[in-house]
Amino acid sequence: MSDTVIRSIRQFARPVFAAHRRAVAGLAAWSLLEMVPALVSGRLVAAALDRGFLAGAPGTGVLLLLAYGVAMLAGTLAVRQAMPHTAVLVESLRDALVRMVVGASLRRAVYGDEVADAATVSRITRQAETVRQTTAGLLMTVRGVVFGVIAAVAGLFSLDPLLALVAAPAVLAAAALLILLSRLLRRRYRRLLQTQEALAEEAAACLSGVRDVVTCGAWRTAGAGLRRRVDDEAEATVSSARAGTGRIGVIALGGRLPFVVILLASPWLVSRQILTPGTLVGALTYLLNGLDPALRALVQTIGNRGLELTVTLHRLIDHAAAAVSLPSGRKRPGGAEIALRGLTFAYGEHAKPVFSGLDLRIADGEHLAVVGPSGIGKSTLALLIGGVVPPRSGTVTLGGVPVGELDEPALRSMVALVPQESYVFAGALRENLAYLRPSVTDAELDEAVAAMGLSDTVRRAGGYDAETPAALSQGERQLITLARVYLSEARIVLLDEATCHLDPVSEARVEEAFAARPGTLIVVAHRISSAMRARRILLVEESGLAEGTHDVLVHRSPGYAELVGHWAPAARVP
Ligand SMILES: Nc1ncnc2c1ncn2[C@@H]1O[C@H](COP(=O)(O)OP(=O)(O)OP(=O)(O)O)[C@@H](O)[C@H]1O
Repeated sequence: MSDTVIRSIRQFARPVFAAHRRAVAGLAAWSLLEMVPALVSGRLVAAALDRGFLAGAPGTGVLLLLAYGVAMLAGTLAVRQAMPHTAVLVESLRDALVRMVVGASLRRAVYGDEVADAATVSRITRQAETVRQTTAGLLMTVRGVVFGVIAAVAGLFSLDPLLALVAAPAVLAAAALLILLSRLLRRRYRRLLQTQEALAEEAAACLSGVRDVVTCGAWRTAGAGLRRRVDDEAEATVSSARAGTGRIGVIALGGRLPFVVILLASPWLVSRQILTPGTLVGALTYLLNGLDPALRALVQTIGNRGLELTVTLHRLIDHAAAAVSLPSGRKRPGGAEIALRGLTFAYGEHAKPVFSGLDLRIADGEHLAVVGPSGIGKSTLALLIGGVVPPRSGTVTLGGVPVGELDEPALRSMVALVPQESYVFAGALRENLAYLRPSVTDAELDEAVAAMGLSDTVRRAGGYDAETPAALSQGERQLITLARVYLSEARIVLLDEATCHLDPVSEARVEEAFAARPGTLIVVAHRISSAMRARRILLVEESGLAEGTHDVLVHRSPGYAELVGHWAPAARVP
C-alpha cells in the first residue's frame, strides 16, 4: 500500500478506534473467550481417551467430553457477544470513510474541475457500502482465524512440542504463499474493477447519446467500442478467477500437510510410545477442527473479501487523497474591504471566461446591488467574492489578504453567501436559526425573527424549541435561512437571489434589515426595487462592469435601461 493510503487509513480509522475504546476492549475480551474451545479441544479429547475410555474409566471420559461441550457453548456465546462491538466499530469506520471521501469529492467539485454528478455519488456510496460489509465480515472472520491458528498451534505444543514443530513451519509456509498470491490477486482484481468501470462509462455514454449515435450512423463504431470493453471485462474476470485457484495450495500446505505427516508417522510414534493414542487423536482434533477450518476461512473469506476490501479502499482513498485541498492559509483579514484586481475566471480550461481582467472595490459597510442579464456571471461573481471558487488569474482580496491565503474558518465566519436554495434541516427551530452562532440569546432571536417577518411562523410552530415544521412554504424556508445569516457574525453578506420566493413587501423588509445590520450587503437583484434600495448598483455586461446609482445608470446605460424595462411589470406587484 502506498504511504498516502496508509496515512489516510490512519487518519480516518485512528479517531474511530480512539473514540470507541470500550468497543475495542469488548471485542478483544470476547475474542479471547472465543478462543477457549479451540485451545482446549485437543487436550480434552486426548485426556478423555487416555484417562477415560482407554484407561477403563468411561465416566471420566464422558465428563471430559462434556467439559469440551461447555467450552464450545461459551465460545458460541462469545461470538454472539462480540457482534455488537463489531457493529459499533464497523458503522463508525464506514461513517468516517464516507465523510472523508464525500468531503473530498465536494472539495473537488467546488475548488477543482470535477463535476460531482449522480454517478460519482452513486459510485462512492457503492464502494463505501462494499467497505462496510466486507469490514464487518472480515473483523468477525479475522478474529476467528487468528485465534483459531494460535489456539491450534498452542494446543499442539501443549500436547507435545514435537507436534507443534511439524505444524508451525507448514503454517508459516502457507502464510507466505498466501501473501505472494494476494499481490497477484490484488493486481488482477484491480484490473477487473477498472474494466467494469470503463464498460459502465462507455455504456452510459452510448445510451445517453443514442439519438446522436443513430443520427450520425455511428452505431458500428459505438458498438465496436462497447464490444471491446465487454471483451476486456471478460478477460479480466477469467484471469482473476485463474489466479484464485492458487489458493487451494494454501489450504493443502498449511492444513492438510501436517495432518498427513502426523497420520503417516502415527504407527511409528505410537508403537515407540512417543505419543499416546489419546495425544494422537487430540493432535488430529487440533488439526482438523482448529487449523484446517481457520485456514479455509483465511483463504476463502479473507482471500476474497480482504481482496475486495483492500482494492476498494485503495481506490476510495486514492480518490480522496487526490482531492484538491481547501484554502489552507493561516492569515486573518485586516478589515472587510473587498478588492478584485485583474480577475479572470472560467469554469473549465477551454470554457469561455465569465470574467476577464475584472477590477472592483467594495468598501466595508457598502450596500451594493449586482444586476445584469441572465447567465452573465452575477452568481459567479458572488462565488468569487465569497472565496468559494478561486480565480484563474488575478486576485480577490478581503481586508487586503488574498482569499486563498486566508484562514478558512475565519473566511467562512466573515462572509456569508446565501443562495437561492434554502437549507432548513430537521430539528428544533432554535437549532436552525442559531446554527451559525449557537450562543444567540432569546432576545436576539426575537429581534431577528421580527426583522425577517418570521414571528407568525415561529408562533405557529410553537416557539424556538419546537420542531421545525416539515410543511414550510418556500418563502418561510428562505426567511429561516436569512434569519440564520442575520444572526451570524458575518461582516459581509451576499444575497444571491436569496429572496426570490418572497413577495416584494417581505423582500423589502429583509433587505432593509440587512442594510441596517453592521457590515457590507451585496444583493444579486432580481427586481428593480432591490436595485433601487442599494446605494450603488453594479451592472454586469458582456462588455464589462458599469456602476452608479439607479438614476445615473438609467440615463447612461442602455443595458440597464433595458433591464429596468424587463423588470417594470414585476416592480408594480404590490
Ligand atoms: N458550475 C458551472 N459549470 C460550468 N458553467 C457554469 C457553472 N455555473 C455557471 N456556469 C456558466 O457561467 C456563466 C455565468 O453563470 P452565472 O450563474 O454566474 O450567471 P448569472 O448572471 O448568475 O445567471 P442567472 O441570473 O440566470 O442566475 C453562464 O454561462 C453559466 O452557464
